[in-house]
Amino acid sequence: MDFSWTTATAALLAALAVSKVLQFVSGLKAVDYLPGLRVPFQPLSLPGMLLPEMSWNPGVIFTWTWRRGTRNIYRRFGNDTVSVVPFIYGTPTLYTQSMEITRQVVSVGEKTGVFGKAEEMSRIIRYKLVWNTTQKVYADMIVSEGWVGNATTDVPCVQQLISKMPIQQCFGIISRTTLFATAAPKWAWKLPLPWVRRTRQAYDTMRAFMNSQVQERRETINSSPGDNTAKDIFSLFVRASEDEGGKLGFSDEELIGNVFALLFAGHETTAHTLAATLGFLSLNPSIQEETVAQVREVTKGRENGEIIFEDYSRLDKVLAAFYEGVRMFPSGVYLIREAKQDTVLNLSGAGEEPNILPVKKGTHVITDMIGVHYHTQYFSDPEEFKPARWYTDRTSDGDLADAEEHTAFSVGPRACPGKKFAATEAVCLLALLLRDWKVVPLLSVNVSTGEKETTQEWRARVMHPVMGITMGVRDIPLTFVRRI
Ligand code: HEM
Repeated sequence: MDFSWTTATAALLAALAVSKVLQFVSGLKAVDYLPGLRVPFQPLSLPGMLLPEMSWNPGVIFTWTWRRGTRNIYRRFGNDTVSVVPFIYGTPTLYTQSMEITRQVVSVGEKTGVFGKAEEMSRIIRYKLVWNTTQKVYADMIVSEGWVGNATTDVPCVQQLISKMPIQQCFGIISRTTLFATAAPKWAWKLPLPWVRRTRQAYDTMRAFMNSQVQERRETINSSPGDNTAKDIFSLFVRASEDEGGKLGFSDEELIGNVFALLFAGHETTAHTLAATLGFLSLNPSIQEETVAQVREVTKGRENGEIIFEDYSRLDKVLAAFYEGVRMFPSGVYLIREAKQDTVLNLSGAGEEPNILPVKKGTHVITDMIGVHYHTQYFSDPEEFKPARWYTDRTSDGDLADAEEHTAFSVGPRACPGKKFAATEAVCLLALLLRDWKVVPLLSVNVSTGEKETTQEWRARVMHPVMGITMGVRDIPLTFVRRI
Protein backbone atom coordinates (compact mmCIF):
# COMPACT_ATOMS: atom_id res chain seq x y z
CA MET A 1 0.00 0.00 0.00
CA ASP A 2 1.28 3.49 -0.88
CA PHE A 3 2.28 5.59 2.07
CA SER A 4 0.45 8.88 1.99
CA TRP A 5 1.37 11.81 4.21
CA THR A 6 -2.21 13.04 3.99
CA THR A 7 -3.60 9.75 5.31
CA ALA A 8 -0.97 9.55 8.02
CA THR A 9 -1.68 13.13 9.15
CA ALA A 10 -5.43 12.52 9.09
CA ALA A 11 -5.00 9.34 11.15
CA LEU A 12 -2.81 11.19 13.62
CA LEU A 13 -5.30 14.04 13.94
CA ALA A 14 -8.16 11.58 14.35
CA ALA A 15 -6.23 9.75 17.11
CA LEU A 16 -5.48 13.08 18.79
CA ALA A 17 -9.12 14.14 18.57
CA VAL A 18 -10.28 10.81 20.07
CA SER A 19 -7.75 11.09 22.90
CA LYS A 20 -8.92 14.66 23.63
CA VAL A 21 -12.57 13.58 23.64
CA LEU A 22 -11.75 10.73 26.05
CA GLN A 23 -9.73 13.13 28.22
CA PHE A 24 -12.60 15.62 28.23
CA VAL A 25 -15.11 12.94 29.22
CA SER A 26 -12.80 11.75 32.00
CA GLY A 27 -12.49 15.42 33.11
CA LEU A 28 -16.28 15.70 33.30
CA LYS A 29 -16.39 12.46 35.32
CA ALA A 30 -13.65 13.75 37.64
CA VAL A 31 -15.94 16.59 38.72
CA ASP A 32 -19.05 14.35 38.62
CA TYR A 33 -20.57 16.42 35.76
CA LEU A 34 -21.01 19.43 38.02
CA PRO A 35 -22.21 22.29 35.78
CA GLY A 36 -19.67 24.92 34.79
CA LEU A 37 -17.43 26.28 32.03
CA ARG A 38 -16.22 24.10 29.16
CA VAL A 39 -13.22 25.87 27.63
CA PRO A 40 -10.26 24.84 25.44
CA PHE A 41 -7.66 25.61 28.13
CA GLN A 42 -7.73 25.72 31.91
CA PRO A 43 -7.52 29.49 32.67
CA LEU A 44 -4.47 28.96 34.94
CA SER A 45 -2.61 26.72 32.46
CA LEU A 46 0.18 28.24 30.38
CA PRO A 47 -1.86 28.56 27.14
CA GLY A 48 -4.79 29.89 29.16
CA MET A 49 -2.54 32.58 30.63
CA LEU A 50 -0.66 33.46 27.45
CA LEU A 51 -3.52 33.57 24.94
CA PRO A 52 -5.58 36.76 24.78
CA GLU A 53 -8.77 36.99 26.81
CA MET A 54 -11.78 36.05 24.67
CA SER A 55 -15.23 34.63 25.32
CA TRP A 56 -13.67 31.15 24.82
CA ASN A 57 -10.54 31.96 26.86
CA PRO A 58 -11.73 33.58 30.09
CA GLY A 59 -8.29 34.78 31.31
CA VAL A 60 -6.53 34.25 34.61
CA ILE A 61 -8.75 36.57 36.67
CA PHE A 62 -12.07 35.94 34.93
CA THR A 63 -13.65 35.66 38.36
CA TRP A 64 -12.96 39.41 38.66
CA THR A 65 -13.71 40.50 35.08
CA TRP A 66 -16.89 38.44 35.00
CA ARG A 67 -17.93 39.03 38.59
CA ARG A 68 -20.92 41.28 37.83
CA GLY A 69 -24.21 40.42 36.13
CA THR A 70 -24.99 37.25 34.24
CA ARG A 71 -21.37 36.43 33.41
CA ASN A 72 -20.67 35.66 37.09
CA ILE A 73 -20.06 31.92 36.95
CA TYR A 74 -21.66 31.16 40.31
CA ARG A 75 -24.85 33.01 39.39
CA ARG A 76 -24.84 31.53 35.90
CA PHE A 77 -24.63 27.93 37.10
CA GLY A 78 -26.67 28.49 40.27
CA ASN A 79 -24.08 27.17 42.72
CA ASP A 80 -21.27 28.47 44.93
CA THR A 81 -19.05 25.73 43.49
CA VAL A 82 -18.73 25.24 39.72
CA SER A 83 -16.51 23.15 37.48
CA VAL A 84 -14.12 24.30 34.76
CA VAL A 85 -13.29 21.42 32.43
CA PRO A 86 -10.90 22.07 29.54
CA PHE A 87 -11.27 20.09 26.32
CA ILE A 88 -7.77 20.69 24.92
CA TYR A 89 -5.37 21.30 27.79
CA GLY A 90 -5.36 21.54 31.58
CA THR A 91 -6.63 19.89 34.72
CA PRO A 92 -10.34 19.58 35.53
CA THR A 93 -10.95 22.09 38.27
CA LEU A 94 -13.58 23.14 40.75
CA TYR A 95 -13.83 26.87 41.53
CA THR A 96 -15.56 27.74 44.77
CA GLN A 97 -16.67 30.92 46.50
CA SER A 98 -17.92 28.96 49.51
CA MET A 99 -16.05 29.28 52.80
CA GLU A 100 -17.57 25.95 53.82
CA ILE A 101 -15.91 24.14 50.88
CA THR A 102 -12.73 26.12 51.54
CA ARG A 103 -12.69 24.74 55.08
CA GLN A 104 -13.26 21.20 53.79
CA VAL A 105 -10.38 21.52 51.30
CA VAL A 106 -7.82 23.99 52.64
CA SER A 107 -8.31 23.38 56.35
CA VAL A 108 -9.60 19.84 57.13
CA GLY A 109 -8.55 18.40 53.74
CA GLU A 110 -5.00 19.69 54.14
CA LYS A 111 -4.75 18.39 57.73
CA THR A 112 -5.90 14.89 56.73
CA GLY A 113 -3.75 14.82 53.58
CA VAL A 114 -6.76 14.38 51.25
CA PHE A 115 -5.91 17.71 49.60
CA GLY A 116 -2.50 19.31 49.48
CA LYS A 117 0.28 21.24 47.84
CA ALA A 118 4.05 20.76 48.04
CA GLU A 119 6.87 22.28 50.12
CA GLU A 120 7.06 23.30 53.83
CA MET A 121 7.98 26.68 55.37
CA SER A 122 9.35 27.72 58.75
CA ARG A 123 7.67 30.51 60.68
CA ILE A 124 10.27 32.65 62.43
CA ILE A 125 9.62 36.35 62.28
CA ARG A 126 10.35 39.12 64.77
CA TYR A 127 7.58 41.68 64.56
CA LYS A 128 9.21 44.46 66.54
CA LEU A 129 12.05 44.40 64.05
CA VAL A 130 9.48 44.65 61.23
CA TRP A 131 7.89 47.70 62.90
CA ASN A 132 11.21 49.47 63.51
CA THR A 133 12.45 48.75 60.00
CA THR A 134 9.21 50.10 58.50
CA GLN A 135 9.62 53.28 60.57
CA LYS A 136 13.15 53.70 59.28
CA VAL A 137 12.08 53.05 55.66
CA TYR A 138 9.37 55.73 56.02
CA ALA A 139 11.82 58.28 57.47
CA ASP A 140 14.37 57.53 54.71
CA MET A 141 11.67 57.74 52.05
CA ILE A 142 10.53 61.22 53.16
CA VAL A 143 14.12 62.46 52.83
CA SER A 144 15.11 60.61 49.66
CA GLU A 145 11.88 61.53 47.85
CA GLY A 146 12.38 65.21 48.76
CA TRP A 147 9.11 65.47 50.70
CA VAL A 148 10.60 67.37 53.65
CA GLY A 149 8.97 70.81 53.76
CA ASN A 150 6.54 70.03 50.89
CA ALA A 151 2.94 71.12 51.38
CA THR A 152 1.72 68.67 48.75
CA THR A 153 3.32 65.93 46.70
CA ASP A 154 1.88 64.21 43.62
CA VAL A 155 2.73 60.54 43.21
CA PRO A 156 1.59 59.16 39.81
CA CYS A 157 2.08 55.56 40.93
CA VAL A 158 1.96 54.98 44.67
CA GLN A 159 3.27 51.41 44.26
CA GLN A 160 6.66 52.84 43.20
CA LEU A 161 6.81 54.77 46.44
CA ILE A 162 6.13 51.69 48.49
CA SER A 163 8.77 49.72 46.54
CA LYS A 164 11.63 52.23 46.72
CA MET A 165 14.75 50.26 47.76
CA PRO A 166 17.12 49.81 44.74
CA ILE A 167 16.85 46.03 44.55
CA GLN A 168 13.10 46.45 44.58
CA GLN A 169 13.12 47.84 41.06
CA CYS A 170 14.29 44.36 40.09
CA PHE A 171 11.39 42.94 42.13
CA GLY A 172 8.99 45.07 40.12
CA ILE A 173 10.40 43.91 36.77
CA ILE A 174 10.57 40.26 37.87
CA SER A 175 7.02 40.20 39.15
CA ARG A 176 5.70 41.77 35.93
CA THR A 177 7.55 39.29 33.73
CA THR A 178 6.82 36.03 35.54
CA LEU A 179 4.84 34.61 32.63
CA PHE A 180 7.73 35.27 30.25
CA ALA A 181 10.24 33.80 32.72
CA THR A 182 8.18 30.64 33.18
CA ALA A 183 7.33 30.04 29.54
CA ALA A 184 10.23 31.42 27.48
CA PRO A 185 12.81 29.00 26.02
CA LYS A 186 16.51 29.84 26.60
CA TRP A 187 16.99 31.52 23.20
CA ALA A 188 14.17 33.98 23.90
CA TRP A 189 16.26 35.48 26.73
CA LYS A 190 18.84 36.56 24.13
CA LEU A 191 16.42 38.45 21.88
CA PRO A 192 17.69 41.99 21.18
CA LEU A 193 14.55 43.66 22.57
CA PRO A 194 14.88 46.38 25.21
CA TRP A 195 12.34 44.83 27.60
CA VAL A 196 14.00 41.37 27.30
CA ARG A 197 17.35 43.00 28.07
CA ARG A 198 15.85 44.79 31.09
CA THR A 199 14.25 41.55 32.30
CA ARG A 200 17.56 39.68 31.92
CA GLN A 201 19.37 42.44 33.82
CA ALA A 202 16.80 42.32 36.63
CA TYR A 203 17.17 38.54 37.00
CA ASP A 204 21.00 38.76 36.83
CA THR A 205 21.10 41.56 39.41
CA MET A 206 18.77 39.67 41.73
CA ARG A 207 20.76 36.43 41.36
CA ALA A 208 24.07 38.23 42.03
CA PHE A 209 22.55 40.01 45.06
CA MET A 210 21.19 36.74 46.45
CA ASN A 211 24.48 34.94 45.79
CA SER A 212 26.49 37.59 47.61
CA GLN A 213 24.06 37.37 50.54
CA VAL A 214 24.51 33.57 50.75
CA GLN A 215 28.31 33.76 50.58
CA GLU A 216 28.45 36.55 53.18
CA ARG A 217 26.26 34.59 55.62
CA ARG A 218 28.13 31.35 54.98
CA GLU A 219 31.48 33.01 55.80
CA THR A 220 30.09 34.61 59.00
CA ILE A 221 28.50 31.34 60.17
CA ASN A 222 31.60 29.24 59.42
CA SER A 223 33.98 31.74 61.05
CA SER A 224 32.07 31.67 64.38
CA PRO A 225 30.18 28.34 64.53
CA GLY A 226 28.53 28.74 67.97
CA ASP A 227 27.19 32.23 67.29
CA ASN A 228 23.40 32.15 66.75
CA THR A 229 22.75 35.87 66.98
CA ALA A 230 21.88 36.53 63.32
CA LYS A 231 18.13 35.85 63.04
CA ASP A 232 17.30 37.16 59.56
CA ILE A 233 15.67 34.62 57.27
CA PHE A 234 18.73 34.32 55.02
CA SER A 235 21.02 33.45 57.95
CA LEU A 236 18.48 30.96 59.30
CA PHE A 237 18.29 29.17 55.96
CA VAL A 238 22.09 29.15 55.53
CA ARG A 239 22.67 27.95 59.13
CA ALA A 240 20.05 25.19 58.79
CA SER A 241 21.68 24.10 55.55
CA GLU A 242 25.21 24.14 56.99
CA ASP A 243 24.01 22.20 60.08
CA GLU A 244 22.55 19.47 57.85
CA GLY A 245 25.72 19.40 55.75
CA GLY A 246 26.58 16.98 52.93
CA LYS A 247 23.78 15.80 50.67
CA LEU A 248 21.04 16.96 53.04
CA GLY A 249 22.06 20.63 52.96
CA PHE A 250 20.64 23.07 50.40
CA SER A 251 22.64 23.86 47.28
CA ASP A 252 23.18 27.59 46.69
CA GLU A 253 20.49 27.45 43.99
CA GLU A 254 17.99 25.90 46.44
CA LEU A 255 18.88 28.40 49.16
CA ILE A 256 18.39 31.29 46.79
CA GLY A 257 15.16 29.76 45.47
CA ASN A 258 13.69 29.48 48.97
CA VAL A 259 14.60 33.00 50.03
CA PHE A 260 13.43 34.31 46.67
CA ALA A 261 10.05 32.62 47.12
CA LEU A 262 9.71 34.05 50.61
CA LEU A 263 10.65 37.56 49.50
CA PHE A 264 8.20 37.46 46.62
CA ALA A 265 5.41 35.96 48.71
CA GLY A 266 5.80 38.95 51.01
CA HIS A 267 6.84 41.83 48.83
CA GLU A 268 4.37 42.08 45.99
CA THR A 269 1.36 41.12 48.08
CA THR A 270 1.99 43.74 50.75
CA ALA A 271 3.00 46.51 48.33
CA HIS A 272 -0.15 46.09 46.24
CA THR A 273 -2.45 45.80 49.23
CA LEU A 274 -1.00 48.98 50.75
CA ALA A 275 -1.47 50.77 47.43
CA ALA A 276 -5.08 49.56 47.15
CA THR A 277 -5.78 50.57 50.77
CA LEU A 278 -4.41 54.08 50.18
CA GLY A 279 -6.46 54.30 46.99
CA PHE A 280 -9.68 53.42 48.83
CA LEU A 281 -8.85 55.75 51.75
CA SER A 282 -8.37 58.58 49.24
CA LEU A 283 -11.83 57.84 47.82
CA ASN A 284 -13.41 57.79 51.29
CA PRO A 285 -12.31 60.97 53.13
CA SER A 286 -14.61 60.42 56.13
CA ILE A 287 -13.20 56.92 56.73
CA GLN A 288 -9.70 58.33 56.32
CA GLU A 289 -10.41 61.00 58.95
CA GLU A 290 -11.90 58.41 61.33
CA THR A 291 -8.72 56.35 60.98
CA VAL A 292 -6.48 59.39 61.49
CA ALA A 293 -8.50 60.30 64.59
CA GLN A 294 -7.58 56.93 66.10
CA VAL A 295 -3.89 57.46 65.29
CA ARG A 296 -4.07 60.90 66.99
CA GLU A 297 -5.89 59.48 70.00
CA VAL A 298 -3.34 56.69 70.47
CA THR A 299 -0.36 59.04 70.16
CA LYS A 300 -1.84 61.95 72.14
CA GLY A 301 0.74 63.85 74.18
CA ARG A 302 3.73 62.18 72.52
CA GLU A 303 6.56 64.28 71.21
CA ASN A 304 6.23 64.59 67.37
CA GLY A 305 3.29 62.17 67.47
CA GLU A 306 5.72 59.24 67.79
CA ILE A 307 4.12 55.86 66.99
CA ILE A 308 5.61 52.82 68.69
CA PHE A 309 5.33 49.05 68.26
CA GLU A 310 3.26 48.73 71.44
CA ASP A 311 0.51 50.85 69.74
CA TYR A 312 -0.21 48.08 67.25
CA SER A 313 -3.15 46.52 69.10
CA ARG A 314 -4.77 49.94 69.69
CA LEU A 315 -4.60 50.88 66.01
CA ASP A 316 -7.34 48.44 65.03
CA LYS A 317 -8.97 50.94 62.65
CA VAL A 318 -5.73 51.16 60.68
CA LEU A 319 -5.53 47.37 60.57
CA ALA A 320 -9.20 47.24 59.55
CA ALA A 321 -8.49 49.58 56.60
CA PHE A 322 -5.69 47.23 55.50
CA TYR A 323 -7.91 44.12 55.85
CA GLU A 324 -10.61 45.85 53.83
CA GLY A 325 -8.03 46.79 51.16
CA VAL A 326 -6.94 43.16 50.89
CA ARG A 327 -10.56 41.99 50.88
CA MET A 328 -11.29 44.17 47.86
CA PHE A 329 -8.01 43.30 46.11
CA PRO A 330 -7.00 39.86 47.42
CA SER A 331 -3.41 39.44 46.23
CA GLY A 332 -3.45 35.70 47.00
CA VAL A 333 -6.38 35.45 44.63
CA TYR A 334 -6.58 31.67 44.19
CA LEU A 335 -5.96 28.95 46.76
CA ILE A 336 -5.17 25.96 44.59
CA ARG A 337 -5.33 22.42 45.97
CA GLU A 338 -5.13 19.03 44.34
CA ALA A 339 -7.13 15.99 45.43
CA LYS A 340 -4.46 13.50 46.52
CA GLN A 341 -6.99 10.68 46.45
CA ASP A 342 -10.57 10.07 45.32
CA THR A 343 -12.76 11.92 47.80
CA VAL A 344 -16.05 13.74 48.30
CA LEU A 345 -17.06 17.31 49.05
CA ASN A 346 -20.25 18.27 50.84
CA LEU A 347 -21.67 21.08 48.69
CA SER A 348 -24.63 21.80 50.93
CA GLY A 349 -22.71 23.54 53.70
CA ALA A 350 -23.19 23.27 57.42
CA GLY A 351 -26.61 22.25 58.68
CA GLU A 352 -28.33 21.55 55.34
CA GLU A 353 -29.21 18.22 53.67
CA PRO A 354 -25.96 16.63 52.44
CA ASN A 355 -25.29 17.12 48.73
CA ILE A 356 -22.25 15.00 48.08
CA LEU A 357 -19.95 15.69 45.12
CA PRO A 358 -17.46 12.91 44.35
CA VAL A 359 -14.05 14.33 43.34
CA LYS A 360 -11.44 12.22 41.52
CA LYS A 361 -7.77 12.12 42.51
CA GLY A 362 -5.79 14.77 40.59
CA THR A 363 -8.72 17.20 40.28
CA HIS A 364 -7.89 20.75 41.30
CA VAL A 365 -10.09 22.69 43.69
CA ILE A 366 -9.60 26.45 43.65
CA THR A 367 -10.96 28.78 46.29
CA ASP A 368 -11.76 31.92 44.37
CA MET A 369 -10.97 34.72 46.82
CA ILE A 370 -12.78 37.27 44.64
CA GLY A 371 -15.90 35.12 44.81
CA VAL A 372 -15.62 34.77 48.60
CA HIS A 373 -14.81 38.44 49.20
CA TYR A 374 -17.67 39.75 47.07
CA HIS A 375 -20.20 37.19 48.32
CA THR A 376 -23.13 38.93 50.01
CA GLN A 377 -23.49 35.98 52.40
CA TYR A 378 -20.17 36.93 54.00
CA PHE A 379 -19.91 40.67 53.32
CA SER A 380 -22.80 43.11 53.13
CA ASP A 381 -22.37 45.74 50.36
CA PRO A 382 -19.28 43.95 49.05
CA GLU A 383 -18.46 46.68 46.49
CA GLU A 384 -18.19 49.25 49.31
CA PHE A 385 -14.98 49.99 51.21
CA LYS A 386 -16.16 49.43 54.78
CA PRO A 387 -13.28 48.89 57.23
CA ALA A 388 -15.83 49.00 60.08
CA ARG A 389 -16.70 45.36 59.31
CA TRP A 390 -13.26 44.42 60.69
CA TYR A 391 -13.32 46.65 63.80
CA THR A 392 -12.62 44.80 67.03
CA ASP A 393 -15.89 46.21 68.33
CA ARG A 394 -18.05 45.45 65.29
CA THR A 395 -21.27 44.41 67.00
CA SER A 396 -23.17 46.87 64.80
CA ASP A 397 -22.06 45.17 61.59
CA GLY A 398 -23.20 41.60 62.11
CA ASP A 399 -21.76 40.11 58.90
CA LEU A 400 -18.44 38.88 60.21
CA ALA A 401 -18.87 36.40 63.00
CA ASP A 402 -15.52 34.71 62.23
CA ALA A 403 -13.64 37.74 60.99
CA GLU A 404 -10.22 36.06 61.14
CA GLU A 405 -11.36 33.20 58.88
CA HIS A 406 -12.43 35.59 56.16
CA THR A 407 -9.22 37.47 55.66
CA ALA A 408 -7.32 37.07 52.42
CA PHE A 409 -4.52 35.18 54.18
CA SER A 410 -6.20 31.78 53.87
CA VAL A 411 -7.06 29.29 56.59
CA GLY A 412 -5.71 25.95 57.80
CA PRO A 413 -2.19 24.59 58.07
CA ARG A 414 -0.93 26.30 54.89
CA ALA A 415 -2.35 29.73 55.72
CA CYS A 416 -0.02 32.65 55.13
CA PRO A 417 2.86 32.61 57.65
CA GLY A 418 3.52 36.26 56.74
CA LYS A 419 0.11 37.57 57.84
CA LYS A 420 1.35 39.16 61.06
CA PHE A 421 4.45 40.42 59.27
CA ALA A 422 2.33 42.10 56.58
CA ALA A 423 -0.14 43.47 59.14
CA THR A 424 2.67 44.89 61.31
CA GLU A 425 4.36 46.55 58.36
CA ALA A 426 1.04 47.87 57.03
CA VAL A 427 -0.23 49.30 60.32
CA CYS A 428 3.09 51.03 60.96
CA LEU A 429 3.41 52.52 57.47
CA LEU A 430 -0.26 53.53 57.14
CA ALA A 431 -0.29 55.12 60.60
CA LEU A 432 2.86 57.14 59.82
CA LEU A 433 1.64 58.22 56.38
CA LEU A 434 -1.86 59.16 57.53
CA ARG A 435 -0.52 60.97 60.61
CA ASP A 436 1.49 63.30 58.34
CA TRP A 437 -0.43 63.39 55.05
CA LYS A 438 -3.96 63.59 53.77
CA VAL A 439 -4.28 61.24 50.82
CA VAL A 440 -6.40 62.36 47.84
CA PRO A 441 -6.86 60.94 44.34
CA LEU A 442 -4.63 62.59 41.74
CA LEU A 443 -7.31 63.33 39.15
CA SER A 444 -6.35 63.50 35.51
CA VAL A 445 -7.25 66.48 33.37
CA ASN A 446 -8.78 66.13 29.94
CA VAL A 447 -6.27 67.97 27.67
CA SER A 448 -8.84 69.14 25.14
CA THR A 449 -11.60 70.31 27.53
CA GLY A 450 -9.42 71.16 30.56
CA GLU A 451 -11.94 69.31 32.75
CA LYS A 452 -10.87 67.22 35.70
CA GLU A 453 -12.23 63.69 36.00
CA THR A 454 -14.56 63.00 38.95
CA THR A 455 -13.53 60.70 41.80
CA GLN A 456 -16.01 58.11 40.48
CA GLU A 457 -14.28 58.26 37.10
CA TRP A 458 -10.92 57.98 38.86
CA ARG A 459 -12.12 54.86 40.67
CA ALA A 460 -13.46 53.33 37.44
CA ARG A 461 -10.14 54.07 35.68
CA VAL A 462 -7.70 53.09 38.40
CA MET A 463 -9.08 50.48 40.78
CA HIS A 464 -8.63 47.41 38.56
CA PRO A 465 -6.56 44.31 39.12
CA VAL A 466 -3.43 43.33 37.22
CA MET A 467 -1.92 39.88 37.34
CA GLY A 468 1.78 39.41 38.18
CA ILE A 469 3.03 36.64 40.45
CA THR A 470 0.04 37.54 42.57
CA MET A 471 -2.95 39.76 41.89
CA GLY A 472 -2.16 43.45 42.18
CA VAL A 473 -3.79 46.73 41.34
CA ARG A 474 -3.11 49.20 38.50
CA ASP A 475 -0.78 52.18 39.10
CA ILE A 476 -2.53 54.34 41.70
CA PRO A 477 -2.02 58.10 41.23
CA LEU A 478 -2.35 60.01 44.53
CA THR A 479 -1.60 63.41 46.00
CA PHE A 480 -0.23 63.63 49.53
CA VAL A 481 -1.26 66.89 51.26
CA ARG A 482 0.65 67.71 54.45
CA ARG A 483 -1.49 67.77 57.58
CA ILE A 484 -0.83 70.80 59.80
C1 HEM B 1 -1.02 41.47 52.02
C2 HEM B 1 -0.08 40.61 52.21
C3 HEM B 1 -0.21 39.12 51.99
C4 HEM B 1 -1.26 38.39 51.52
C5 HEM B 1 -2.62 38.87 51.05
C6 HEM B 1 -0.84 37.00 51.54
C7 HEM B 1 -1.66 35.95 51.17
C8 HEM B 1 -1.27 34.63 51.23
C9 HEM B 1 -2.15 33.52 50.97
C10 HEM B 1 -3.62 33.61 50.59
C11 HEM B 1 -1.42 32.39 51.11
C12 HEM B 1 -1.91 30.96 51.03
C13 HEM B 1 -1.83 30.45 49.64
C14 HEM B 1 -2.50 29.10 49.60
O1 HEM B 1 -3.07 28.64 50.58
O2 HEM B 1 -2.44 28.50 48.52
C15 HEM B 1 -0.06 32.78 51.44
C16 HEM B 1 0.98 31.91 51.62
C17 HEM B 1 2.25 32.32 51.94
N1 HEM B 1 2.66 33.57 52.28
FE1 HEM B 1 1.53 35.23 52.23
N2 HEM B 1 0.44 36.93 52.00
C18 HEM B 1 0.86 38.20 52.30
C19 HEM B 1 2.08 38.57 52.83
C20 HEM B 1 3.11 37.70 53.10
C21 HEM B 1 4.37 38.08 53.72
C22 HEM B 1 4.73 39.48 54.20
C23 HEM B 1 5.14 36.94 53.75
C24 HEM B 1 6.53 36.74 54.29
C25 HEM B 1 7.13 37.51 55.16
C26 HEM B 1 4.36 35.86 53.17
C27 HEM B 1 4.79 34.57 53.02
C28 HEM B 1 4.01 33.53 52.58
C29 HEM B 1 4.50 32.18 52.40
C30 HEM B 1 5.92 31.69 52.60
C31 HEM B 1 3.40 31.40 52.00
C32 HEM B 1 3.37 29.92 51.67
C33 HEM B 1 2.93 29.14 52.91
C34 HEM B 1 2.80 27.65 52.67
O3 HEM B 1 2.72 27.25 51.52
O4 HEM B 1 2.77 26.91 53.65
N3 HEM B 1 3.13 36.37 52.80
N4 HEM B 1 -0.02 34.16 51.52
